[in-house]
Amino acid sequence: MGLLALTSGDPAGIGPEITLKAWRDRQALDTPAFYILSDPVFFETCSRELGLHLPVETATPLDAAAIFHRALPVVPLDAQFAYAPGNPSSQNANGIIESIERAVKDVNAGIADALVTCPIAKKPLYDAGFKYPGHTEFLGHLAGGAQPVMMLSGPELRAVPVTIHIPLSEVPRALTTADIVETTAATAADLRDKFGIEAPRIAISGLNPHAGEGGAMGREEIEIIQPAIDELRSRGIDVRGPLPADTMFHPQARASYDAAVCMYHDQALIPAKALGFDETVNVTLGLPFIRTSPDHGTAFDIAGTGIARPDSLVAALKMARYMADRKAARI
Ligand SMILES: NC(=O)c1ccc[n+]([C@@H]2O[C@H](COP(=O)([O-])OP(=O)(O)OC[C@H]3O[C@@H](n4cnc5c(N)ncnc54)[C@H](O)[C@@H]3O)[C@@H](O)[C@H]2O)c1
Ligand SMILES: N[C@H](C(=O)O)[C@H](O)COP(=O)(O)O
Repeated sequence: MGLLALTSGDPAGIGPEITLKAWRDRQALDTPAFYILSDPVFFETCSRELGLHLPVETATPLDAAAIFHRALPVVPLDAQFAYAPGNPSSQNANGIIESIERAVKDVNAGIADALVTCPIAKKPLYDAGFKYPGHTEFLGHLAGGAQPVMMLSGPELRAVPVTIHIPLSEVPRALTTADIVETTAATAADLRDKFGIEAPRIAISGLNPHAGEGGAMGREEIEIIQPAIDELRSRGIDVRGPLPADTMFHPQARASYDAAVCMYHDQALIPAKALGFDETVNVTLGLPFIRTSPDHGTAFDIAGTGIARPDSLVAALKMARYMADRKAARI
């Protein structure tokens, strides 16, 4: 059994702090064993400056398992990071990207069982020429062009946006029947394979108020979403919709489905984060490997203050471990 490979994320965010705390509280929180791909000297500085004073050891992916019980195993990158909490810089972009690429290589080589990512901020990466909207699309590229699907998964709700990191004004033009079908089919397949839900029930939202109210408030439901639902049903997938988004997230409605497929980022992520900010995990479906992440971002506003909570990262590590164990049991 390999460990989980954790990426550095943006070193100016709360990633280092929640990583140290996930390791510090490993017994109380039952944190699965992991190594982080980062800069060991930087991590020693973080540990000291945050007042945590935790042991950090330079590791390889292969000896990390023997180190994890006594110190945080840090597998060094070529890149080094300076300690500057709350001050993101495009100078860190190479190291942030190297960490993701190396972790994917470790997973593909069977050295690590799954990939867990610490949060990145998009803007400093874009400023350095990074061409992908976020991890999700970059991982699709690293997986050889797989069509990745973002799912926010918490105890109360699993929610999937069809369109992801695009301006809201572009959503109606970007939304296609084919993308709704592909996203929903990938969600149904991974709910079966990775989450063990035999016959997943999927609720599909509308785009417009009241799901368009029969065309009176927009025609996307009639022209784009309903044809996708018809196609999904013809494939034997249990789907319902288009549902008005304002009434599909209350407790009774949530009890009737296993995942909600939504038309745009905030339609899915607002209910997911509102219902469980500390427990919800961002998991990428449709990839040939397992990837999870905390649901929150870099939180530059609190970086370096010592108040960041590691809960969502620990939930992401646990979910990755659960999925990797299921996969291993099937092989
Ligand atoms: N997985 C990812 O890589 C990921 C996810 C979401 C956002 N982001 C990126 O993060 C950056 C900042 O995004 P944002 O400000 O919208 O969201 P955010 O999640 O970073 O912060 C939102 C609020 O929640 C607080 N918060 C977040 N995580 C916390 C934690 N673990 N403990 C205590 N408080 C916490 C923050 O202090 C802030 O007030 C953006 O650049 C965004 O693109 C990355
Ligand atoms: N939209 C995601 C969220 O708010 O949780 C986040 O930006 C992460 O996306 P990637 O995993 O694609 O970087």
